[in-house]
Amino acid sequence: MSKPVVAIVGRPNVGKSTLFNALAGEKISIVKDTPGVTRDRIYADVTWLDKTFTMIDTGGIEPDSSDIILSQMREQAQIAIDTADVIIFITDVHQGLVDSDAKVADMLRRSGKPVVLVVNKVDSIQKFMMDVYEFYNLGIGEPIPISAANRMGLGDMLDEVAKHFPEDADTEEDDEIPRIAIVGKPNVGKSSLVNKLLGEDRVIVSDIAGTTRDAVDTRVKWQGKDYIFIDTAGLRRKGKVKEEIERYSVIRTVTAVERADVVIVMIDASEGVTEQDAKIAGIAHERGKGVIIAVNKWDAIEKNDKTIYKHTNRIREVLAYMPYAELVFISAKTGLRISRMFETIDAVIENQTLRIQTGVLNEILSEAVAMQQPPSDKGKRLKIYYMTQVAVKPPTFVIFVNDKELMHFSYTRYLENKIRDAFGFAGTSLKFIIRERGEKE
Ligand SMILES: Nc1nc2c(ncn2[C@@H]2O[C@H](COP(=O)(O)OP(=O)(O)OP(=O)(O)O)[C@@H](O)[C@H]2O)c(=O)[nH]1
Ligand SMILES: Nc1nc2c(ncn2[C@@H]2O[C@H](COP(=O)(O)OP(=O)(O)OP(=O)(O)O)[C@@H](O)[C@H]2O)c(=O)[nH]1
Repeated sequence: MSKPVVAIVGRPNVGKSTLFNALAGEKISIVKDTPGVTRDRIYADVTWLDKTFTMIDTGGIEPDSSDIILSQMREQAQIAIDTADVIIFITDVHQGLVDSDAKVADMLRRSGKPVVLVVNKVDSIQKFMMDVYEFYNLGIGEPIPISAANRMGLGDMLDEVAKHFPEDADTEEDDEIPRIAIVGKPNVGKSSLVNKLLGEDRVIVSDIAGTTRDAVDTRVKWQGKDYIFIDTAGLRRKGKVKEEIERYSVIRTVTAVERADVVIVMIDASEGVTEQDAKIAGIAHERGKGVIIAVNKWDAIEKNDKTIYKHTNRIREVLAYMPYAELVFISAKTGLRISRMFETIDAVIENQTLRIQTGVLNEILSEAVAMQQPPSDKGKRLKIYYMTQVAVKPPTFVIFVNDKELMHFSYTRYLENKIRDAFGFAGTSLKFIIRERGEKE
């Protein structure tokens, strides 16, 4: 299920980072098993009551002359308009209503995107409420007073944000059509791939109306079936500092990946797999999407009978956290193995939505447990009662045990391998939730 994207926009020093941290809580500092994925605060998942969304921070602004602040705010707001479902526009009751706030508010209003106006640093309602009313003048709705530092008003704010989430996106008509995001570092061949998909005569294209996001959605027909490709090419924005470009490209990758069922991570064969590739692939991995690694420009390198193995080994090594990822060697230029890619997409989608019956699962479980005893600690042995699949996209399994503490990562992985031996699940990550029996479902 694709999570809504919420972006935070505001002047320097109004408290964007404070709000971001208050909402992301400790989740963001959790060390994940994905090496190379930067833990800086560009994006985080937030859960509010029964809703989960992806929050993005469109970036810091260097407090400089007011001209520069305004142009950077516009840039930030544009990123938010391009990528977010809901925009939180944050202002500061101490600074009061500033001219650049009004200009950015105009821009946001014209975009038609839902905007939630919040006024931060309202540490005392009695003291500041009169000042909050001033922000009505922005013409983007009712200002919601919060104090990010004291975590006050955040519930009201999130209620307002959640009102704008698309209603159960999964029931939308074209939600049956698989969405495939094409991601990868600059120059790897993303646009060339999309062009190739369009250029082939078996492909019929139509632009999708109402696509408001920055990433370009392209509908393609192949062997009678529809696919929607989400293209993130052209990430570079000229004249910007390196950090900003990187932030922007991470935001676009995250939001494109979020909307996709399957992610094609493109790697340049002529350069080999790099750390940057690992970071990009890590975003797809973290979000539980189907992953196909497309090693592009295969036409451009010299090959002998060992080349493909060398590349495969190197990629498996650098992307060791996603051994399940499918690997296809392609050329966006010549069209080499493009049809193979469609077949792989179909297979990955099938695997992402595969449901295994509890009975079958537990046969595998008892065999696995018989072959390798579960770990024990201080005389207490892990008991595994049963396992059941609770979700798809990615396939998610709950394992009921006597004591969570005893469940080692390595034993979970052992069980994962057994499940993969039986059902494959190629191209998709599997998620495991360990519960103690007696806990609520
Ligand atoms: N009194 C008060 N101060 C706050 C509140 N929230 C944030 N601040 C303070 O405001 C200052 C700026 O907060 P940041 O979160 O860094 O602001 P920012 O918008 O991320 O700033 P930039 O990175 O410059 O864009 C810090 O000194 C915070 O402690 C609040 O609710 N009340
Ligand atoms: N030899 C060869 N060159 C390719 C292939 N695919 C792309 N290229 C070349 O690589 C360069 C970059 O291709 P693009 O498709 O623009 O790359 P991109 O990933 O969309 O780049 P950004 O827009 O910067 O993100 C172009 O010069 C392409 O002609 C391929 O399969 N083989």
